[in-house]
Amino acid sequence: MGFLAGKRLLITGLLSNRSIAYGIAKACHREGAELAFSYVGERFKDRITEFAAEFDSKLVFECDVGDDAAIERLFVELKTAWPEGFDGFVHSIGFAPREAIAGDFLDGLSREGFRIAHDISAYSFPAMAKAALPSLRDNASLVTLSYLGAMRYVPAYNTMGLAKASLEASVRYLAASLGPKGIRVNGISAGPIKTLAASGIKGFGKLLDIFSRNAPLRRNVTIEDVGNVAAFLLSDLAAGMTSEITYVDGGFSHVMVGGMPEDE
Ligand SMILES: NC(=O)c1ccc[n+]([C@@H]2O[C@H](COP(=O)([O-])OP(=O)(O)OC[C@H]3O[C@@H](n4cnc5c(N)ncnc54)[C@H](O)[C@@H]3O)[C@@H](O)[C@H]2O)c1
Ligand SMILES: Cc1c(CN(C)C(=O)CCc2cnc3c(c2)CCC(=O)N3)oc2ccccc12
Repeated sequence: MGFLAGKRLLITGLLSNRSIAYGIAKACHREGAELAFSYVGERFKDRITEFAAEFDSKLVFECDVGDDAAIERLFVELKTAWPEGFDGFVHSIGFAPREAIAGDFLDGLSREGFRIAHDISAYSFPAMAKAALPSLRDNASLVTLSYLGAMRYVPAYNTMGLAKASLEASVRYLAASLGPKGIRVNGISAGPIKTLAASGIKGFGKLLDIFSRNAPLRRNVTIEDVGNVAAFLLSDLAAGMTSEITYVDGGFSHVMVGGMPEDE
């Protein structure tokens, strides 16, 4: 009997088998959860339907979180599939226009890029929570994915860093707003992982290398590493945890890179 038995969870952001959401779905399914999925882009319907079948689910819904009507529709459709409500969702969504996450921060800064990055990567989390609220059962749990760039300067992460800082603040304000209702809200700050969102990022390979050579665990983190912690946060094992950003980064965020060389 898995520690998520009986839980009904919505997982957003599954785009490929390298997605962090894929690792999360795998762990949640292994622990006995019943899953539903949302994706963006009708052209991905068949692919996401196949992924859902891998996790014994037929519940797939299209939702572009940049559209309020789409968010509303998602939870209306979910209510039809799960009339008694459900137990939480994973927000695994992030996007900024390419020029906003490359090169020099100011060179790539624009009002439109800032707006899009915050709309899709930050606002969408509380927006989904608000729309989901009437359907959330007791002891529900929400989880979102963040990155170290929210807290530290990471070269080229730029406008996404500002959006992730806002996302992490939304974890604290959602936790305060939903805690009295018994709903927990937490974030996972994951180390760099080679996913589609990471593809096309110049120097990503170098970043992975710096990470694996300096993180205390001396390796990169995997979607399985993140999936297991997400499954835990979504479960009643984490009943005492809310408003937390949990780092799944091999300890990297606590290391001073480029400090005193070890061998001196
Ligand atoms: N890969 C990493 O290094 C890393 C590290 C830390 C945090 N994260 C975060 O993890 C989350 C998942 O990213 P990933 O690395 O698994 O990459 P991914 O490309 O597999 O997932 C990103 C997802 O965002 C979705 N998305 C983008 N715009 C959307 C919109 N308008 N509406 C709905 N969905 C939309 C995409 O469809 C995709 O499913 C993101 O929030 C990302 O910022 C990634
Ligand atoms: C780590 C890391 C990542 C992965 N990560 C944590 C992310 O959050 C990536 C989010 C992301 C947001 N928007 C877009 C893209 C990725 C690529 C495609 C696109 O057009 N827009 O991205 C970086 C960008 C620069 C530096 C480091 C990183």
